[in-house]
Amino acid sequence: MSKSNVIKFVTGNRNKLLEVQKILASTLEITPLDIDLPEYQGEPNEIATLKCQAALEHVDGPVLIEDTSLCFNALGGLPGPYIKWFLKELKPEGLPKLLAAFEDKTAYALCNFAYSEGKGQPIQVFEGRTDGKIVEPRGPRTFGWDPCFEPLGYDQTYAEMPYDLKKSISNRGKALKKLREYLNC
Ligand SMILES: O=c1[nH]c(=O)c2ncn([C@@H]3O[C@H](COP(=O)(O)OP(=O)(O)OP(=O)(O)O)[C@@H](O)[C@H]3O)c2[nH]1
Ligand SMILES: [Mg+2]
Repeated sequence: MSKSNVIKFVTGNRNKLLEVQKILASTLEITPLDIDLPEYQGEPNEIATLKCQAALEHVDGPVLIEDTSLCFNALGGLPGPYIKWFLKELKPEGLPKLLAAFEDKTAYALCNFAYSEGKGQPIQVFEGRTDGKIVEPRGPRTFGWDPCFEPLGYDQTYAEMPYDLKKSISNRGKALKKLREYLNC
């Protein structure tokens, strides 16, 4: 299979795009395409596959998409892929409140990237997971739920960390490492 170095990353989320470009900068040329793809329901890997199928309708050639979940263990993994809507309504300070009645504040962040060489070609999914806990928001409010997620083994939230540290331990960084291995670059 021919594997291209120029990939269209389809996302409506600027912060995601900036992180992906920073992580892949030296290896892959990422061209953004700002389209709001549908928000599907299902397991994170199924959602990523559906999202990639939808993106392939807009792009000729290699395409990449990503779907992010934030899963609270006390809630059986919810909000999971529906975190976008929880965050929109509750804002970061509302997220720890969801866990007020539970002792267990642990959570994990998931990224599922889905990649295809083009329409009619197989779709490959790459998952990255980082475990942590949900805390009262700390740090800049630049990106979504970053101020509320403290990765296991660290005393800073994603929002408080220098970006190079977030990149090295993050769900997004781990998933993109798998994509790079697959693309051999
Ligand atoms: O603090 C954060 N740190 C991150 O690293 C991160 N990655 C995603 N998100 C947010 O989680 C929801 C995922 O929904 P999502 O995957 O459908 O993304 P989206 O709809 O914004 O863009 P896209 O689907 O067009 O790519 C959205 O609210 C994103 O803003 C993050 N928040
Ligand atoms: Mg989305």
